[in-house]
Amino acid sequence: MPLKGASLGYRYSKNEWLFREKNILVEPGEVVGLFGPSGCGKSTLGKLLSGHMSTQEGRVLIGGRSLADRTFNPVQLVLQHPEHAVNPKWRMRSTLAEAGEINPTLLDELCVEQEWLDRYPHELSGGELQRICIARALGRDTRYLIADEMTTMLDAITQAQIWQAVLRWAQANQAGILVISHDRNLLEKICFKVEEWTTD
Ligand SMILES: Nc1ncnc2c1ncn2[C@@H]1O[C@H](COP(=O)(O)OP(=O)(O)OP(=O)(O)O)[C@@H](O)[C@H]1O
Repeated sequence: MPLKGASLGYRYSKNEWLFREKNILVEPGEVVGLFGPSGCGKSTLGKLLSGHMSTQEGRVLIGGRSLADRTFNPVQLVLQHPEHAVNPKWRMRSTLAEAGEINPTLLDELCVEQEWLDRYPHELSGGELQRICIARALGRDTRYLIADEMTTMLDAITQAQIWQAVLRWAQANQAGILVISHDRNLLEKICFKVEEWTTD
């Protein structure tokens, strides 16, 4: 069941079209990079593919069916700033529970300490919070991850640790990943192929 963005077009209010006729394909188990100049629309595309924003032109399909036809969202989006993605009034255990049952091995591989789960978001570092957001995104029903500058704010060791765990999860579950990043080294290291965003 590939994730397909077909002939996508998007414009913010009455602005010019940011892009039109944009196509993207991620196959199960595939890691695809997306590289392009700042402001070209990569994050917007990520939000369309994950159903965080509605399409204006074109369609997002998984195995030929639209995201809206499903009871769960199999395409999870993780952004750069985890503090915007969690409820500040919830302890991490409740945040994590949003994804249903989480595989304890995954938490171990992401180096999430049990003690963090009793804390509130402001009691964790950005990197610790991001690991929990990633664990939440990799729930049982997730088929695709859109990683939009997901590890940009982290040090090199943490970044490597996280990607190792995420790539292992993807391989074990035959899940696909779209990696949006300005870090060409990272993309070349982890992706099967890198799509260059071209403004036609
Ligand atoms: N909510 C919004 N309202 C109006 N314009 C927006 C909105 N969100 C983004 N934009 C504009 O749309 C364009 C594309 O933004 P987007 O975040 O998708 O680009 P990007 O390629 O991910 O950029 P970067 O690499 O800098 O993160 C930018 O010019 C941005 O200013």
